[in-house]
Amino acid sequence: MDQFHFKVNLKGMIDLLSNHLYSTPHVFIRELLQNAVDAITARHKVEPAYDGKINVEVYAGENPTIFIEDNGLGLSEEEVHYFLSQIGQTSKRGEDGDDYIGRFGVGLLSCFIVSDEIVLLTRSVKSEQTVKWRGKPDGSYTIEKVDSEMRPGTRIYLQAKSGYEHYFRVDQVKQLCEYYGEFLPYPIHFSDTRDSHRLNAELAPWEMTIDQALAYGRQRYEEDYLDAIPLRSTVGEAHGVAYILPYAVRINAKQTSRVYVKQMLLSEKVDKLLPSWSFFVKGVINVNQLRPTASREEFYEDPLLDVVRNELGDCIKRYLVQLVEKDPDLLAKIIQIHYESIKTLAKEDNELYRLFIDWLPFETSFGRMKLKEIREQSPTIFYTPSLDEFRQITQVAKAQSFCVVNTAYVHDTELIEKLPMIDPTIQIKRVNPTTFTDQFMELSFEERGHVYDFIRIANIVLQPYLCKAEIKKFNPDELPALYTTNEEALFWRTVEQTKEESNELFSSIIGQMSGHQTVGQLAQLCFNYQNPIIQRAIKSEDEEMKRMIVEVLYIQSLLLGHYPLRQQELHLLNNGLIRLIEKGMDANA
Ligand SMILES: Nc1ncnc2c1ncn2[C@@H]1O[C@H](COP(=O)(O)OP(=O)(O)OP(=O)(O)O)[C@@H](O)[C@H]1O
Repeated sequence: MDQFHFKVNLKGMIDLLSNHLYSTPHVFIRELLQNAVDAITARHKVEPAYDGKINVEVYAGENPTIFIEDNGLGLSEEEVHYFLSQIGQTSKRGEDGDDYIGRFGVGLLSCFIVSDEIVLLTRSVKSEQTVKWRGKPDGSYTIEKVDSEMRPGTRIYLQAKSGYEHYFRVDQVKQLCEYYGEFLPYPIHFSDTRDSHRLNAELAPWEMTIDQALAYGRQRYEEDYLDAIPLRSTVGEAHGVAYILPYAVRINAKQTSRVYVKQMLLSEKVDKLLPSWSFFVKGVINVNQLRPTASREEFYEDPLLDVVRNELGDCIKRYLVQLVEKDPDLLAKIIQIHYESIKTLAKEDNELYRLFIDWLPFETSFGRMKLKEIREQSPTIFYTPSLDEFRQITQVAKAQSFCVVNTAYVHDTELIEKLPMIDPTIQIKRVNPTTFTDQFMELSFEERGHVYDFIRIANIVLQPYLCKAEIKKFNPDELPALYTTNEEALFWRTVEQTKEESNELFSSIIGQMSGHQTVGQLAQLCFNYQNPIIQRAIKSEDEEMKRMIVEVLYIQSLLLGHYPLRQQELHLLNNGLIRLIEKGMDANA
Protein backbone atom coordinates (compact mmCIF):
# COMPACT_ATOMS: atom_id res chain seq x y z
CA MET A 1 0.00 0.00 0.00
CA ASP A 2 1.40 3.43 -0.94
CA GLN A 3 1.53 6.08 1.71
CA PHE A 4 1.22 9.80 0.94
CA HIS A 5 1.40 12.99 2.93
CA PHE A 6 -1.21 15.70 3.09
CA LYS A 7 -0.15 18.87 1.37
CA VAL A 8 -1.26 22.19 2.76
CA ASN A 9 -2.48 24.87 0.42
CA LEU A 10 -1.07 27.97 2.10
CA LYS A 11 -3.32 30.33 0.15
CA GLY A 12 -6.34 28.47 1.50
CA MET A 13 -4.89 28.62 5.01
CA ILE A 14 -4.37 32.36 4.81
CA ASP A 15 -7.89 32.84 3.52
CA LEU A 16 -9.13 30.74 6.44
CA LEU A 17 -7.17 32.81 8.95
CA SER A 18 -8.01 36.20 7.53
CA ASN A 19 -11.65 35.68 6.70
CA HIS A 20 -12.75 33.17 9.30
CA LEU A 21 -10.44 32.94 12.29
CA TYR A 22 -9.33 36.48 13.06
CA SER A 23 -11.91 39.21 13.30
CA THR A 24 -9.54 41.87 11.91
CA PRO A 25 -6.26 42.09 9.96
CA HIS A 26 -4.93 44.17 12.91
CA VAL A 27 -4.02 40.94 14.66
CA PHE A 28 -0.72 40.68 12.76
CA ILE A 29 0.68 43.30 15.17
CA ARG A 30 -0.50 41.23 18.13
CA GLU A 31 1.08 38.06 16.73
CA LEU A 32 4.41 39.82 16.09
CA LEU A 33 4.49 41.33 19.59
CA GLN A 34 3.55 38.01 21.10
CA ASN A 35 6.38 36.18 19.31
CA ALA A 36 8.85 38.82 20.48
CA VAL A 37 7.64 38.48 24.10
CA ASP A 38 7.78 34.68 23.95
CA ALA A 39 11.32 34.80 22.53
CA ILE A 40 12.44 37.05 25.42
CA THR A 41 10.68 34.81 27.95
CA ALA A 42 12.56 31.84 26.44
CA ARG A 43 15.86 33.72 26.73
CA HIS A 44 15.13 34.49 30.40
CA LYS A 45 15.04 30.78 31.06
CA VAL A 46 18.72 30.54 30.11
CA GLU A 47 19.76 34.05 31.16
CA PRO A 48 17.42 35.06 34.00
CA ALA A 49 18.90 38.55 34.48
CA TYR A 50 18.72 39.51 30.82
CA ASP A 51 16.90 42.78 29.99
CA GLY A 52 14.42 42.03 27.27
CA LYS A 53 13.42 44.77 24.87
CA ILE A 54 11.26 45.16 21.77
CA ASN A 55 11.71 47.82 19.09
CA VAL A 56 9.05 48.74 16.59
CA GLU A 57 9.79 51.06 13.71
CA VAL A 58 7.59 52.27 10.90
CA TYR A 59 8.90 53.60 7.59
CA ALA A 60 6.15 55.57 5.92
CA GLY A 61 6.54 56.57 2.26
CA GLU A 62 5.94 54.83 -0.99
CA ASN A 63 6.52 51.34 0.34
CA PRO A 64 5.31 51.47 3.93
CA THR A 65 7.30 48.99 6.01
CA ILE A 66 7.16 47.77 9.59
CA PHE A 67 10.22 46.55 11.39
CA ILE A 68 9.98 44.74 14.67
CA GLU A 69 12.96 43.55 16.63
CA ASP A 70 13.45 41.62 19.85
CA ASN A 71 16.53 40.53 21.75
CA GLY A 72 15.05 37.15 22.59
CA LEU A 73 16.38 33.64 22.16
CA GLY A 74 16.56 33.81 18.33
CA LEU A 75 16.55 30.81 16.00
CA SER A 76 19.31 28.66 14.56
CA GLU A 77 19.23 27.67 10.87
CA GLU A 78 17.89 24.27 11.81
CA GLU A 79 15.16 25.81 14.00
CA VAL A 80 14.19 28.18 11.20
CA HIS A 81 13.56 25.18 8.93
CA TYR A 82 11.72 23.33 11.65
CA PHE A 83 9.57 26.02 13.29
CA LEU A 84 9.07 28.72 10.67
CA SER A 85 8.60 26.57 7.65
CA GLN A 86 6.08 24.06 8.98
CA ILE A 87 2.58 25.27 9.58
CA GLY A 88 1.37 24.29 13.02
CA GLN A 89 4.89 23.75 14.33
CA THR A 90 5.74 25.62 17.49
CA SER A 91 8.58 25.79 19.99
CA LYS A 92 6.06 26.59 22.76
CA ARG A 93 4.44 23.27 23.52
CA GLY A 94 7.06 21.68 25.75
CA GLU A 95 7.02 21.27 29.53
CA ASP A 96 7.25 25.01 30.01
CA GLY A 97 4.61 25.63 27.32
CA ASP A 98 2.38 27.39 29.85
CA ASP A 99 4.89 30.21 30.14
CA TYR A 100 4.34 31.31 26.55
CA ILE A 101 1.49 33.20 24.96
CA GLY A 102 1.64 31.33 21.63
CA ARG A 103 0.80 27.65 21.25
CA PHE A 104 -0.71 26.85 17.84
CA GLY A 105 2.15 27.54 15.42
CA VAL A 106 0.07 29.58 12.96
CA GLY A 107 0.23 33.17 14.28
CA LEU A 108 3.02 34.35 11.97
CA LEU A 109 0.87 33.49 8.95
CA SER A 110 -1.43 36.39 9.89
CA CYS A 111 1.29 38.68 8.46
CA PHE A 112 0.37 37.41 4.99
CA ILE A 113 -3.03 39.06 5.38
CA VAL A 114 -1.32 42.45 5.03
CA SER A 115 1.98 41.65 3.32
CA ASP A 116 3.21 39.56 0.38
CA GLU A 117 6.45 38.62 2.06
CA ILE A 118 7.83 38.05 5.53
CA VAL A 119 11.54 38.75 5.89
CA LEU A 120 13.00 37.47 9.15
CA LEU A 121 16.58 37.91 10.27
CA THR A 122 17.57 35.91 13.30
CA ARG A 123 20.52 34.82 15.35
CA SER A 124 20.22 32.21 18.05
CA VAL A 125 21.93 32.69 21.43
CA LYS A 126 23.43 29.27 20.72
CA SER A 127 24.98 30.30 17.40
CA GLU A 128 27.25 32.90 15.79
CA GLN A 129 25.44 32.66 12.49
CA THR A 130 22.74 35.12 11.38
CA VAL A 131 20.11 33.58 9.13
CA LYS A 132 17.71 35.31 6.74
CA TRP A 133 14.39 33.67 5.99
CA ARG A 134 12.00 34.96 3.33
CA GLY A 135 8.56 33.43 3.28
CA LYS A 136 5.87 33.92 0.62
CA PRO A 137 2.14 33.30 0.80
CA ASP A 138 2.39 30.68 -2.00
CA GLY A 139 4.29 28.48 0.47
CA SER A 140 7.78 28.99 -0.92
CA TYR A 141 10.65 30.22 1.21
CA THR A 142 14.35 30.88 1.01
CA ILE A 143 17.04 30.72 3.65
CA GLU A 144 20.43 32.36 3.42
CA LYS A 145 23.33 32.77 5.81
CA VAL A 146 24.16 36.41 6.34
CA ASP A 147 27.47 37.94 7.35
CA SER A 148 26.45 40.45 9.94
CA GLU A 149 27.33 41.47 13.43
CA MET A 150 23.79 40.90 14.62
CA ARG A 151 23.30 40.30 18.34
CA PRO A 152 21.12 37.34 19.32
CA GLY A 153 17.47 38.02 18.64
CA THR A 154 15.09 38.39 15.75
CA ARG A 155 14.11 41.17 13.32
CA ILE A 156 11.10 41.02 11.07
CA TYR A 157 10.41 43.26 8.07
CA LEU A 158 6.97 43.53 6.53
CA GLN A 159 6.09 45.64 3.53
CA ALA A 160 2.44 46.58 2.98
CA LYS A 161 0.74 44.76 0.17
CA SER A 162 -1.34 46.80 -2.20
CA GLY A 163 -4.62 47.88 -0.58
CA TYR A 164 -3.33 47.35 2.97
CA GLU A 165 -1.11 50.42 3.27
CA HIS A 166 -3.37 52.01 5.91
CA TYR A 167 -2.45 49.23 8.37
CA PHE A 168 1.12 50.50 8.15
CA ARG A 169 0.40 54.14 8.95
CA VAL A 170 2.55 55.40 11.83
CA ASP A 171 -0.38 56.39 14.06
CA GLN A 172 -2.18 53.13 13.28
CA VAL A 173 0.78 50.88 14.17
CA LYS A 174 1.51 52.87 17.30
CA GLN A 175 -2.10 52.68 18.41
CA LEU A 176 -2.23 48.92 17.79
CA CYS A 177 1.02 48.32 19.68
CA GLU A 178 -0.44 50.23 22.63
CA TYR A 179 -3.77 48.47 22.33
CA TYR A 180 -2.38 44.95 22.42
CA GLY A 181 0.85 45.56 24.26
CA GLU A 182 -0.01 48.19 26.86
CA PHE A 183 0.83 45.87 29.75
CA LEU A 184 3.37 43.51 28.19
CA PRO A 185 6.16 42.74 30.63
CA TYR A 186 9.01 44.03 28.47
CA PRO A 187 9.50 47.59 27.23
CA ILE A 188 8.30 48.31 23.71
CA HIS A 189 10.11 51.22 22.05
CA PHE A 190 8.42 52.85 19.14
CA SER A 191 10.27 54.92 16.54
CA ASP A 192 9.35 56.76 13.41
CA THR A 193 11.33 59.41 11.55
CA ARG A 194 10.46 62.06 14.18
CA ASP A 195 10.46 60.36 17.51
CA SER A 196 11.38 57.34 19.63
CA HIS A 197 9.84 56.50 23.00
CA ARG A 198 8.60 53.71 25.23
CA LEU A 199 5.02 52.79 24.39
CA ASN A 200 3.82 50.51 27.11
CA ALA A 201 2.96 51.26 30.73
CA GLU A 202 5.32 50.46 33.59
CA LEU A 203 2.51 49.07 35.75
CA ALA A 204 -0.73 47.31 34.92
CA PRO A 205 -3.91 48.04 36.96
CA TRP A 206 -3.62 44.65 38.67
CA GLU A 207 -0.16 45.62 39.93
CA MET A 208 -1.28 49.04 41.19
CA THR A 209 -2.66 50.14 44.54
CA ILE A 210 -6.42 50.77 44.54
CA ASP A 211 -5.91 54.52 44.38
CA GLN A 212 -3.53 54.17 41.45
CA ALA A 213 -5.96 51.81 39.71
CA LEU A 214 -8.79 54.32 40.19
CA ALA A 215 -6.67 57.16 38.86
CA TYR A 216 -5.70 54.99 35.90
CA GLY A 217 -9.37 54.07 35.26
CA ARG A 218 -10.38 57.73 35.42
CA GLN A 219 -7.74 58.77 32.95
CA ARG A 220 -7.83 55.77 30.59
CA TYR A 221 -11.53 54.93 30.48
CA GLU A 222 -12.78 58.44 31.35
CA GLU A 223 -15.02 57.15 34.09
CA ASP A 224 -15.17 58.17 37.72
CA TYR A 225 -15.67 54.69 39.15
CA LEU A 226 -17.13 54.31 42.65
CA ASP A 227 -14.31 52.02 43.68
CA ALA A 228 -11.99 49.29 42.39
CA ILE A 229 -12.24 45.75 43.76
CA PRO A 230 -9.06 43.66 43.73
CA LEU A 231 -9.60 40.35 41.92
CA ARG A 232 -7.56 37.16 42.39
CA SER A 233 -7.94 33.59 41.20
CA THR A 234 -5.28 31.14 42.28
CA VAL A 235 -6.44 28.42 39.94
CA GLY A 236 -6.47 30.66 36.88
CA GLU A 237 -3.44 32.63 38.05
CA ALA A 238 -5.62 35.65 37.46
CA HIS A 239 -5.17 39.14 38.85
CA GLY A 240 -7.24 42.16 38.14
CA VAL A 241 -9.52 44.89 39.30
CA ALA A 242 -13.27 45.23 39.01
CA TYR A 243 -14.23 48.86 38.59
CA ILE A 244 -17.64 49.68 40.10
CA LEU A 245 -19.62 51.65 37.55
CA PRO A 246 -20.85 55.05 38.71
CA TYR A 247 -24.22 54.67 36.96
CA ALA A 248 -26.97 52.04 36.95
CA VAL A 249 -26.96 49.47 34.18
CA ARG A 250 -29.87 47.54 32.75
CA ILE A 251 -30.48 44.28 34.59
CA ASN A 252 -28.61 41.44 32.92
CA ALA A 253 -26.86 43.87 30.61
CA LYS A 254 -23.79 42.15 29.21
CA GLN A 255 -20.99 43.86 31.05
CA THR A 256 -17.76 43.08 29.28
CA SER A 257 -14.29 42.99 30.76
CA ARG A 258 -10.93 43.86 29.30
CA VAL A 259 -8.98 40.64 29.55
CA TYR A 260 -5.28 39.98 29.08
CA VAL A 261 -3.58 36.64 28.69
CA LYS A 262 -0.05 36.69 30.01
CA GLN A 263 -0.37 40.48 29.84
CA MET A 264 -1.26 40.57 26.13
CA LEU A 265 -4.74 41.94 25.39
CA LEU A 266 -7.10 39.09 24.51
CA SER A 267 -10.17 41.24 24.07
CA GLU A 268 -11.94 44.16 25.66
CA LYS A 269 -15.26 42.42 25.24
CA VAL A 270 -14.93 39.23 27.28
CA ASP A 271 -18.24 38.51 28.96
CA LYS A 272 -17.50 35.03 30.33
CA LEU A 273 -14.88 35.70 32.94
CA LEU A 274 -16.98 37.39 35.61
CA PRO A 275 -20.30 35.97 36.88
CA SER A 276 -23.43 37.20 35.09
CA TRP A 277 -24.74 38.90 38.25
CA SER A 278 -21.73 41.20 38.35
CA PHE A 279 -23.07 43.47 35.62
CA PHE A 280 -22.33 46.50 37.81
CA VAL A 281 -18.56 46.17 37.42
CA LYS A 282 -16.10 46.39 34.58
CA GLY A 283 -13.13 44.07 34.94
CA VAL A 284 -9.57 44.60 33.82
CA ILE A 285 -8.02 41.20 34.35
CA ASN A 286 -4.88 39.32 33.46
CA VAL A 287 -5.09 35.52 33.28
CA ASN A 288 -2.23 33.10 32.93
CA GLN A 289 -3.95 29.75 33.18
CA LEU A 290 -6.94 29.74 30.84
CA ARG A 291 -6.91 28.49 27.28
CA PRO A 292 -7.66 31.14 24.64
CA THR A 293 -9.29 29.95 21.44
CA ALA A 294 -7.11 29.88 18.29
CA SER A 295 -8.43 33.29 17.23
CA ARG A 296 -7.16 34.47 20.63
CA GLU A 297 -10.25 36.58 21.11
CA GLU A 298 -12.16 34.40 23.63
CA PHE A 299 -11.61 31.57 26.12
CA TYR A 300 -12.63 27.95 25.77
CA GLU A 301 -15.74 27.31 27.83
CA ASP A 302 -14.37 24.55 30.07
CA PRO A 303 -14.66 23.53 33.77
CA LEU A 304 -11.54 25.53 34.61
CA LEU A 305 -13.22 28.68 33.36
CA ASP A 306 -16.14 27.97 35.74
CA VAL A 307 -13.78 27.67 38.70
CA VAL A 308 -11.96 30.88 37.81
CA ARG A 309 -15.26 32.72 37.34
CA ASN A 310 -16.42 31.58 40.78
CA GLU A 311 -13.16 32.61 42.41
CA LEU A 312 -13.36 36.07 40.86
CA GLY A 313 -17.05 36.33 41.83
CA ASP A 314 -16.10 35.46 45.42
CA CYS A 315 -13.70 38.42 45.47
CA ILE A 316 -16.59 40.76 44.61
CA LYS A 317 -18.81 39.15 47.28
CA ARG A 318 -16.09 39.40 49.93
CA TYR A 319 -15.53 43.04 49.05
CA LEU A 320 -19.23 43.84 49.52
CA VAL A 321 -19.34 41.97 52.82
CA GLN A 322 -16.36 43.84 54.27
CA LEU A 323 -17.87 47.17 53.19
CA VAL A 324 -20.66 46.63 55.75
CA GLU A 325 -18.08 47.31 58.49
CA LYS A 326 -15.46 49.28 56.62
CA ASP A 327 -17.43 51.82 54.61
CA PRO A 328 -21.21 51.63 55.07
CA ASP A 329 -21.70 54.96 53.26
CA LEU A 330 -20.03 53.64 50.14
CA LEU A 331 -22.04 50.42 50.43
CA ALA A 332 -25.27 52.44 50.67
CA LYS A 333 -24.26 54.34 47.54
CA ILE A 334 -23.44 51.13 45.65
CA ILE A 335 -26.74 49.58 46.68
CA GLN A 336 -28.62 52.71 45.70
CA ILE A 337 -27.19 52.61 42.19
CA HIS A 338 -26.76 48.87 41.66
CA TYR A 339 -29.54 47.31 43.70
CA GLU A 340 -30.69 45.24 40.73
CA SER A 341 -27.36 43.52 40.48
CA ILE A 342 -27.19 43.02 44.23
CA LYS A 343 -30.71 41.61 44.25
CA THR A 344 -29.65 39.03 41.66
CA LEU A 345 -26.71 38.19 43.84
CA ALA A 346 -28.76 38.01 47.05
CA LYS A 347 -31.23 35.69 45.34
CA GLU A 348 -28.43 33.23 44.58
CA ASP A 349 -26.39 33.52 47.74
CA ASN A 350 -27.95 33.08 51.17
CA GLU A 351 -25.10 34.69 53.07
CA LEU A 352 -25.37 37.85 50.99
CA TYR A 353 -29.13 37.68 51.18
CA ARG A 354 -28.93 37.85 54.98
CA LEU A 355 -26.49 40.74 54.80
CA PHE A 356 -28.17 42.89 52.22
CA ILE A 357 -31.87 42.17 52.16
CA ASP A 358 -32.75 44.87 54.70
CA TRP A 359 -30.93 47.48 52.60
CA LEU A 360 -32.52 46.64 49.28
CA PRO A 361 -35.23 48.94 47.93
CA PHE A 362 -38.70 47.80 46.83
CA GLU A 363 -41.61 49.69 45.34
CA THR A 364 -44.51 49.88 47.79
CA SER A 365 -47.86 51.58 48.14
CA PHE A 366 -45.95 54.24 50.17
CA GLY A 367 -43.31 54.72 47.48
CA ARG A 368 -39.83 53.25 47.33
CA MET A 369 -38.73 51.81 50.68
CA LYS A 370 -35.87 49.71 51.99
CA LEU A 371 -36.96 46.31 53.24
CA LYS A 372 -35.91 47.36 56.75
CA GLU A 373 -38.47 50.20 56.63
CA ILE A 374 -41.15 47.90 55.24
CA ARG A 375 -40.55 45.45 58.10
CA GLU A 376 -40.92 48.28 60.59
CA GLN A 377 -44.41 48.99 59.25
CA SER A 378 -45.90 45.64 60.15
CA PRO A 379 -44.83 42.10 61.12
CA THR A 380 -46.67 40.85 58.04
CA ILE A 381 -45.37 41.82 54.65
CA PHE A 382 -48.07 42.14 52.00
CA TYR A 383 -46.98 41.77 48.40
CA THR A 384 -48.32 41.26 44.93
CA PRO A 385 -46.34 39.91 41.99
CA SER A 386 -48.74 41.49 39.49
CA LEU A 387 -48.07 45.04 38.37
CA ASP A 388 -51.68 45.50 37.25
CA GLU A 389 -52.96 44.39 40.62
CA PHE A 390 -50.47 46.61 42.40
CA ARG A 391 -51.71 49.59 40.41
CA GLN A 392 -55.28 48.79 41.38
CA ILE A 393 -54.49 48.21 45.01
CA THR A 394 -51.99 50.90 45.76
CA GLN A 395 -54.25 53.87 46.51
CA VAL A 396 -56.75 51.90 48.55
CA ALA A 397 -54.05 50.03 50.44
CA LYS A 398 -52.27 53.26 51.28
CA ALA A 399 -55.47 54.91 52.49
CA GLN A 400 -56.01 51.93 54.76
CA SER A 401 -52.40 52.16 56.01
CA PHE A 402 -51.42 48.93 54.34
CA CYS A 403 -47.92 48.79 52.97
CA VAL A 404 -48.10 46.59 49.88
CA VAL A 405 -44.91 45.64 48.06
CA ASN A 406 -44.92 45.46 44.30
CA THR A 407 -42.87 42.36 43.50
CA ALA A 408 -43.53 42.35 39.77
CA TYR A 409 -39.90 43.23 39.03
CA VAL A 410 -37.33 40.52 38.37
CA HIS A 411 -36.36 38.54 41.50
CA ASP A 412 -38.50 40.63 43.90
CA THR A 413 -41.03 37.85 44.53
CA GLU A 414 -38.27 35.32 45.25
CA LEU A 415 -36.56 37.78 47.56
CA ILE A 416 -39.72 38.45 49.59
CA GLU A 417 -40.71 34.78 49.68
CA LYS A 418 -37.26 33.91 51.06
CA LEU A 419 -37.77 36.16 54.09
CA PRO A 420 -39.16 33.55 56.53
CA MET A 421 -36.04 31.50 55.85
CA ILE A 422 -33.87 34.07 57.62
CA ASP A 423 -36.42 35.07 60.23
CA PRO A 424 -39.32 32.69 60.96
CA THR A 425 -41.21 35.45 62.79
CA ILE A 426 -41.73 37.33 59.53
CA GLN A 427 -45.09 36.62 57.95
CA ILE A 428 -45.56 37.17 54.26
CA LYS A 429 -48.93 37.42 52.58
CA ARG A 430 -49.68 37.55 48.88
CA VAL A 431 -52.57 39.95 48.26
CA ASN A 432 -54.89 40.77 45.38
CA PRO A 433 -57.47 43.52 44.89
CA THR A 434 -60.21 41.55 46.60
CA THR A 435 -58.13 41.33 49.80
CA PHE A 436 -58.85 45.02 50.20
CA THR A 437 -62.33 45.26 48.75
CA ASP A 438 -63.46 42.51 51.15
CA GLN A 439 -62.52 44.86 53.94
CA PHE A 440 -64.62 47.69 52.54
CA MET A 441 -67.54 48.65 54.76
CA GLU A 442 -71.02 47.55 53.76
CA LEU A 443 -73.81 50.14 53.57
CA SER A 444 -76.57 50.16 56.18
CA PHE A 445 -80.05 48.95 55.21
CA GLU A 446 -81.23 52.53 54.91
CA GLU A 447 -78.26 53.60 52.78
CA ARG A 448 -78.88 50.61 50.49
CA GLY A 449 -82.32 52.04 49.84
CA HIS A 450 -80.79 55.37 48.70
CA VAL A 451 -78.39 53.81 46.23
CA TYR A 452 -80.77 51.30 44.67
CA ASP A 453 -81.57 53.42 41.64
CA PHE A 454 -77.98 54.49 41.06
CA ILE A 455 -76.72 50.90 41.13
CA ARG A 456 -79.50 49.75 38.80
CA ILE A 457 -78.50 52.38 36.22
CA ALA A 458 -74.78 51.62 36.73
CA ASN A 459 -75.41 47.93 36.04
CA ILE A 460 -77.24 48.75 32.82
CA VAL A 461 -74.38 51.00 31.71
CA LEU A 462 -71.66 48.52 32.64
CA GLN A 463 -73.26 45.32 31.42
CA PRO A 464 -71.86 45.54 27.84
CA TYR A 465 -68.38 45.88 29.33
CA LEU A 466 -68.63 42.64 31.33
CA CYS A 467 -68.56 44.58 34.55
CA LYS A 468 -70.97 44.73 37.47
CA ALA A 469 -71.58 47.65 39.81
CA GLU A 470 -71.12 47.56 43.57
CA ILE A 471 -71.13 50.26 46.22
CA LYS A 472 -69.30 50.28 49.56
CA LYS A 473 -67.57 52.67 51.91
CA PHE A 474 -63.81 52.86 51.71
CA ASN A 475 -60.81 55.09 52.07
CA PRO A 476 -59.61 57.34 50.60
CA ASP A 477 -62.78 59.41 50.23
CA GLU A 478 -61.29 61.13 47.20
CA LEU A 479 -61.33 57.87 45.24
CA PRO A 480 -64.82 57.71 43.66
CA ALA A 481 -64.59 54.18 42.26
CA LEU A 482 -62.26 51.23 42.10
CA TYR A 483 -62.13 48.77 39.24
CA THR A 484 -61.20 45.27 40.36
CA THR A 485 -60.84 42.25 38.26
CA ASN A 486 -59.59 38.69 38.49
CA GLU A 487 -57.80 36.32 36.11
CA GLU A 488 -61.05 35.04 34.64
CA ALA A 489 -62.51 38.47 34.03
CA LEU A 490 -59.23 39.63 32.58
CA PHE A 491 -59.28 36.68 30.20
CA TRP A 492 -62.75 37.74 29.07
CA ARG A 493 -61.59 41.29 28.49
CA THR A 494 -58.79 39.96 26.27
CA VAL A 495 -61.21 37.69 24.38
CA GLU A 496 -63.53 40.59 23.69
CA GLN A 497 -60.64 42.78 22.64
CA THR A 498 -59.32 40.11 20.26
CA LYS A 499 -62.79 39.72 18.77
CA GLU A 500 -62.91 43.45 18.07
CA GLU A 501 -59.52 43.40 16.40
CA SER A 502 -59.80 40.18 14.34
CA ASN A 503 -61.66 39.37 11.14
CA GLU A 504 -65.18 37.93 11.06
CA LEU A 505 -64.22 34.25 10.77
CA PHE A 506 -61.66 34.40 13.56
CA SER A 507 -63.90 36.38 15.86
CA SER A 508 -66.73 33.85 15.40
CA ILE A 509 -64.28 31.05 16.31
CA ILE A 510 -63.23 32.93 19.44
CA GLY A 511 -66.90 33.60 20.17
CA GLN A 512 -67.72 29.88 20.02
CA MET A 513 -64.75 28.94 22.11
CA SER A 514 -65.61 31.47 24.77
CA GLY A 515 -69.27 30.43 25.28
CA HIS A 516 -71.19 32.26 28.01
CA GLN A 517 -69.89 34.31 30.83
CA THR A 518 -70.59 33.59 34.49
CA VAL A 519 -70.60 36.05 37.39
CA GLY A 520 -67.02 35.11 38.34
CA GLN A 521 -65.94 36.21 34.91
CA LEU A 522 -67.21 39.74 35.46
CA ALA A 523 -65.04 42.59 36.61
CA GLN A 524 -66.36 44.89 39.29
CA LEU A 525 -66.64 48.64 39.56
CA CYS A 526 -66.96 49.43 43.25
CA PHE A 527 -68.25 52.95 43.93
CA ASN A 528 -67.26 54.74 47.09
CA TYR A 529 -70.33 55.81 49.06
CA GLN A 530 -68.16 58.31 50.96
CA ASN A 531 -67.07 60.18 47.86
CA PRO A 532 -68.79 63.56 47.27
CA ILE A 533 -69.29 63.02 43.51
CA ILE A 534 -70.95 59.67 44.16
CA GLN A 535 -73.13 61.27 46.82
CA ARG A 536 -74.27 63.90 44.30
CA ALA A 537 -74.85 61.25 41.63
CA ILE A 538 -76.97 59.21 44.07
CA LYS A 539 -79.05 62.23 45.00
CA SER A 540 -79.40 63.54 41.45
CA GLU A 541 -82.79 63.25 39.81
CA ASP A 542 -81.15 63.41 36.39
CA GLU A 543 -80.89 59.85 35.05
CA GLU A 544 -78.78 60.96 32.09
CA MET A 545 -76.31 62.60 34.49
CA LYS A 546 -76.06 59.36 36.51
CA ARG A 547 -75.28 57.39 33.36
CA MET A 548 -72.60 59.83 32.31
CA ILE A 549 -70.94 59.77 35.73
CA VAL A 550 -70.86 55.97 35.70
CA GLU A 551 -69.41 55.92 32.19
CA VAL A 552 -66.68 58.45 32.93
CA LEU A 553 -65.76 56.86 36.27
CA TYR A 554 -65.58 53.44 34.63
CA ILE A 555 -63.12 54.73 32.03
CA GLN A 556 -61.15 56.66 34.64
CA SER A 557 -60.81 53.52 36.80
CA LEU A 558 -59.61 51.52 33.82
CA LEU A 559 -57.01 54.16 33.03
CA LEU A 560 -55.91 54.23 36.66
CA GLY A 561 -55.30 50.48 36.53
CA HIS A 562 -53.44 50.89 33.19
CA TYR A 563 -55.85 48.62 31.31
CA PRO A 564 -55.76 49.10 27.55
CA LEU A 565 -59.12 50.49 26.43
CA ARG A 566 -61.27 48.46 24.06
CA GLN A 567 -62.73 50.18 21.03
CA GLN A 568 -66.18 50.66 22.54
CA GLU A 569 -64.59 52.02 25.70
CA LEU A 570 -62.63 54.58 23.72
CA HIS A 571 -65.85 55.55 22.08
CA LEU A 572 -67.46 55.84 25.50
CA LEU A 573 -64.62 58.06 26.72
CA ASN A 574 -64.98 60.45 23.78
CA ASN A 575 -68.75 60.59 23.93
CA GLY A 576 -68.93 60.82 27.70
CA LEU A 577 -66.49 63.72 27.82
CA ILE A 578 -68.28 65.65 25.08
CA ARG A 579 -71.64 65.08 26.73
CA LEU A 580 -70.28 66.26 30.07
CA ILE A 581 -68.87 69.40 28.49
CA GLU A 582 -72.19 70.06 26.80
CA LYS A 583 -73.99 69.55 30.11
CA GLY A 584 -71.62 71.96 31.81
CA MET A 585 -72.17 74.57 29.09
CA ASP A 586 -75.96 74.10 29.24
CA ALA A 587 -75.87 74.65 32.99
CA ASN A 588 -73.91 77.88 32.54
CA ALA A 589 -76.04 79.17 29.66
N1 LIG B 1 10.52 36.62 17.19
C1 LIG B 1 10.75 35.30 17.25
N2 LIG B 1 11.85 34.83 17.89
C2 LIG B 1 12.10 33.52 17.96
N3 LIG B 1 11.33 32.57 17.38
C3 LIG B 1 10.24 32.97 16.73
C4 LIG B 1 9.90 34.36 16.61
N4 LIG B 1 8.76 34.42 15.89
C5 LIG B 1 8.40 33.16 15.57
N5 LIG B 1 9.28 32.30 16.09
C6 LIG B 1 9.24 30.83 15.98
O1 LIG B 1 8.28 30.47 15.01
C7 LIG B 1 7.29 29.59 15.55
C8 LIG B 1 5.96 29.81 14.87
O2 LIG B 1 5.47 31.10 15.22
P1 LIG B 1 3.94 31.39 15.09
O3 LIG B 1 3.72 32.81 15.48
O4 LIG B 1 3.47 31.00 13.74
O5 LIG B 1 3.25 30.40 16.12
P2 LIG B 1 3.35 30.33 17.72
O6 LIG B 1 3.72 31.64 18.27
O7 LIG B 1 4.23 29.17 18.07
O8 LIG B 1 1.86 29.93 18.09
P3 LIG B 1 0.51 30.75 17.85
O9 LIG B 1 -0.02 30.33 16.52
O10 LIG B 1 -0.35 30.34 18.96
O11 LIG B 1 0.89 32.19 17.85
C9 LIG B 1 7.30 29.87 17.01
O12 LIG B 1 6.83 28.75 17.78
C10 LIG B 1 8.78 30.18 17.27
O13 LIG B 1 9.50 28.99 17.44
